[in-house]
Amino acid sequence: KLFTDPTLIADDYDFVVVGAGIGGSVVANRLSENPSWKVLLIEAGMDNAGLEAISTPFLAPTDSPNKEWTWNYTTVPQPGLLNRTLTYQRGKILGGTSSINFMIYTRGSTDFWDNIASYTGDLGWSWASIVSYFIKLESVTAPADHHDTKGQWQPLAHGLSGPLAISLPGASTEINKRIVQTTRTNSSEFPFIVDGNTGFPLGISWVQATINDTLRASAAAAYLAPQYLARPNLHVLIQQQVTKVIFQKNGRGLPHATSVQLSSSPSSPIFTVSASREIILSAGSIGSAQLLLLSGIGEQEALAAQNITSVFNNPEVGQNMIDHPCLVNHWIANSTNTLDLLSQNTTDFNAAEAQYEATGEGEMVDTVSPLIGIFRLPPNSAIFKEFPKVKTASGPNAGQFEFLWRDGWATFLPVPYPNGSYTSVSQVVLSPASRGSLVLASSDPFTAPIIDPGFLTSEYDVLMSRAAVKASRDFMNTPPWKGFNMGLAPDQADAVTDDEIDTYVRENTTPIYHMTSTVRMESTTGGDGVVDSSLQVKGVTGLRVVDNSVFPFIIEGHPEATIYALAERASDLIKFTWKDF
Ligand SMILES: Cc1cc2nc3c(=O)[nH]c(=O)nc-3n(C[C@H](O)[C@H](O)[C@H](O)COP(=O)(O)OP(=O)(O)OC[C@H]3O[C@@H](n4cnc5c(N)ncnc54)[C@H](O)[C@@H]3O)c2cc1C
Repeated sequence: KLFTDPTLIADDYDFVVVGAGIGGSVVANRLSENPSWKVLLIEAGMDNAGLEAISTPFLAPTDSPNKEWTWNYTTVPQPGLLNRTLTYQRGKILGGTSSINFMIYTRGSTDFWDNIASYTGDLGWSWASIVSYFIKLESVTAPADHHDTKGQWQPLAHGLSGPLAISLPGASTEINKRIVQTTRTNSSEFPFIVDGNTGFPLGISWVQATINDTLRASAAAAYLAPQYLARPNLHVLIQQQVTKVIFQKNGRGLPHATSVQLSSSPSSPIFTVSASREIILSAGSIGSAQLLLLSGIGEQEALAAQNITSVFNNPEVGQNMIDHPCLVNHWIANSTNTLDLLSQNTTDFNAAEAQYEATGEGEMVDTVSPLIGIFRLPPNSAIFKEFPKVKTASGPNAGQFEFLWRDGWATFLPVPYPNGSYTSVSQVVLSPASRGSLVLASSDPFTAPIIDPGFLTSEYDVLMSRAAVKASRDFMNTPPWKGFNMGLAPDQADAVTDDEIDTYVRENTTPIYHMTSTVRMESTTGGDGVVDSSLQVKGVTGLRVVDNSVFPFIIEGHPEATIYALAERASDLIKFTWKDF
């Protein structure tokens, strides 16, 4: 049941889950499968129901920033980006950031997961183990245009009856065939692979997206669907922000998380709700770290400076922040038919919208890119000799940089839409060496923390970006683009020498909003980290974190699939803990 009034919910639940993003929606759903457990899910943001701007896949790039359903964070000036500050997007709505993201679904490589397993000493995180959770959570769905998808993915590698729909693109653009042709004309540099989600993602494959026919399949659409909200033991409270976790000493003298405080604004009443079994934080890489700090888990001295009483001294909370640097490269397209028409011309936009609404077809059924390319540089590249200590990927099956393509102008920069027709190749450095941090600006939970992703503070990331720029130019100069590619767009036309490319990189790089590792997982016995390999917060009891913040490394891809799988396994770990009680 959905609640907006905290006076109408119970005082005490078995489990209280904080944040209805990917992690929290999955955990609340799975725990409430047991009808004898009472589960409360608390979300700071609004309901997602009925919002066409959210549910229409094509509109995803317009879902942030500065909407009533976003958090609207800003980073501190980024020295690696010539001191630019950046807006940092997070969803503040049921489904969390999965309600505003671009829906690209990548499971990661065998190496990504095996690396986590060996790092934490927990084989449950290995690819062989986690793949069963992908199968459990997915539901292979036909693309909106119901075209024959033979050779475009391996349905047998996927789940058929999980809560989360995944599908292939349901409309074609004029660049699709050119991308595929390049995998034939230049197959050694840009090979085609049938399915990027079998654990071996290197190459170019069709994008799998969390789209159910014509609609965004967010964590809320999938895991908080009406049949789940109808469970009498699942209460979902929206528009209430958890401001603090409260601890009491347990029998062993350890702080035990017993309840949370919540409120809707700095001037609103504060409510308290108890959890008799566990509290699970799923407030995301910013929210969960901030909440731990506000609750007294963090570096003792820094907390004392904010008048916060220390519960457990752990300097790692908020540290180790990693995000992918993203850069969108543009070319002038010899076409009068790119998706730019929909952004530049209201008549075309209205026609596409009318077609979508009437038939469920056309451009609006798809997200930002039809295909995805995941690549590595040749092993003898100079960059690896220059930075021998940088871990350039989880292992040989994992990528070092990525391409996405757009039949039109794409950008994360706050610039006006240009006239003309374009092709975009977005590039992402997949295993960056730069690290950032999050610290409290104030003990007021309604004041945003200080967010410093540290973009391009490692020179390695600049050199990898430069290499990706060059690779994207190689790609666009292959035979299938002859006559269509009319040359570099003005924003990159002057970037010719290495120094010029580096400046272009620093001037134009933005986040891709994959922030992770602020509540990093480590081995259960010893080591550092904030949570152990079963995601329990170290130094206290009764508290877990289940969201993107706990990954020790960033995925070489897009994180949403990995968070769904992580949360599915976390749900099983929690169920196992309490099976005899
Ligand atoms: C523009 C954009 C595009 C993206 N595109 C993709 C993509 O194509 N593919 C992909 O894999 N990933 C993509 N991502 C990233 C991905 O969506 C996120 O990494 C993922 O949703 C994070 O999941 P989470 O569960 O960690 O947190 P979130 O989904 O952010 O959920 C956290 C939830 O907790 C709530 N919350 C926070 N603090 C509190 C509090 N104190 N009290 C109560 N509630 C609270 C928030 O409102 C939110 O609902 C994109 C992100 C953005 C911004």
